[in-house]
Amino acid sequence: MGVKLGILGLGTVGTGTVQLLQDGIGRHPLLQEIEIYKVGVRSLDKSRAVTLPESVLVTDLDAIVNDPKVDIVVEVLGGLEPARSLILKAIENGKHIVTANKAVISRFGEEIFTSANKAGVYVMLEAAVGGGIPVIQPLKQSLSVNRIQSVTGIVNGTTNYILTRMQLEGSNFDDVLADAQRLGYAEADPTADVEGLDAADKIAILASLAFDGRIKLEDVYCEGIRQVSKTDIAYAEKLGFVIKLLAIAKTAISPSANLPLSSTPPISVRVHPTLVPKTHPLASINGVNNAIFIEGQPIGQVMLFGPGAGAGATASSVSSDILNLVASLKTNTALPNPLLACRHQDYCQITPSSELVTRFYARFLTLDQSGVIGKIGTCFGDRGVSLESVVQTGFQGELAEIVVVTHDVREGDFREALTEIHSLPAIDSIPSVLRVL
Ligand SMILES: NC(=O)C1=CN([C@@H]2O[C@H](COP(=O)(O)OP(=O)(O)OC[C@H]3O[C@@H](n4cnc5c(N)ncnc54)[C@H](OP(=O)(O)O)[C@@H]3O)[C@@H](O)[C@H]2O)C=CC1
Ligand SMILES: N[C@@H](CC=O)C(=O)O
Ligand code: NA
Repeated sequence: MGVKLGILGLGTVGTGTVQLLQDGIGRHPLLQEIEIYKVGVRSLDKSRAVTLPESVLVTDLDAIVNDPKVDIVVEVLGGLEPARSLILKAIENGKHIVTANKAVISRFGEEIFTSANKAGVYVMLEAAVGGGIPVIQPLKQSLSVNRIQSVTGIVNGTTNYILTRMQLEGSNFDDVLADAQRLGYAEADPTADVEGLDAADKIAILASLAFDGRIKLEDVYCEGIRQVSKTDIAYAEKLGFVIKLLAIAKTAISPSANLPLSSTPPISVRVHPTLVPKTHPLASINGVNNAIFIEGQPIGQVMLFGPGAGAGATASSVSSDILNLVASLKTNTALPNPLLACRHQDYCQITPSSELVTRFYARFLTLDQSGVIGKIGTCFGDRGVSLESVVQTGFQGELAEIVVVTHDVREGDFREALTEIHSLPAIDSIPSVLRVL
């Protein structure tokens, strides 16, 4: 008998998934075991890119998650509600879940995984991070014997697409965002993409898998790309960098440190526009592509790269999760597979942002007076902030423009120096402060 799917949502990802499942030739034979039993949508009147029997397309989503015939619920609605309640109801009814919804998982993961473990079902989420890139399964399985030191990702296709076009074409932010929406990369409300919130959801999920504990979303430091200007993109270029929105989860502890077995090291989890040296593998990830650069012991460095959004790519991840569940159902193992189930109990310990150690880039507009560079240098020097380069590159009207790149510094020391610099009479403004990888 076929495994019955109840798919919630037939938008970009739902449509891509149905198309893939309906076109099984040349793909894994287990796909033949799947029946698209019900698909829930908001409106029956919309024209659809896929053909489904009339009885399959419905608007009563509760009926799908309560239907005893449904084996697997595939949630590709997006948003928090009704997605969360439908997932919980489906779990309570003993159904396995496949979801692409990072927003729900990063906020309600504890509630969802606790009830899934209680009900003996799996919650699969490969599509939630990195779109088509396999990254959840590698962290849960192939890399799980490593002690992870850092996960650094370009995990939002929309912002990477925008930054790439701003850099390569000097395009305007709003025009490029409209293109990303038209191409189906951006969320229904693109604020989550642009403000870094989508990337924050994703790095919370990756950090949780890499560092083996739960993450509170409010512990993820988050800055979006709205303040990234063409001027900074051009300065970064001259200094040998490109600007990317990076999502970073990192421990300061050496992977070879002998930690007590029970303890997980404190980590920082953050999302911010970052100057990436052009020589770093992440610098060459352009357009809607995503990449996740992982450092661990003993493996060293691994980078997973591919399309981070879009119908087909995301459908690939959703369908592979479905296939994993079909395989599980077909082999009928009574015990939960520990490599598929969530086993987190505790929350990760988070390093306060003032204690972070990173490099910074800052741009100052100053009065055109002699000695200004020296005064800026003194403020940094007094706080032990060592500078890698200081350049006065030009003028904006009457004001001189000075750009500084630091060595690795404690963020708290850097911020204190900036406050003092800001109060100097020769300083007009500090239009941008960005971190450097
Ligand atoms: N787009 C992408 O590239 C990627 C998206 N994701 C995630 O996948 C999920 C789905 O995204 P996407 O496909 O882009 O979203 P869309 O907005 O394209 O599609 C949403 C679908 O859900 C249906 N829907 C939404 N709310 C309701 C409701 N209350 N009742 C009934 N039906 C509802 C809509 O119905 P109707 O068609 O009738 O309007 C639509 O079919 C999101 O969690 C997103 O973050 C993850 C990776 C990549
Ligand atoms: N809006 C997201 C879609 C995938 O998660 C993105 O742009 O990456
Ligand atoms: Na993925």
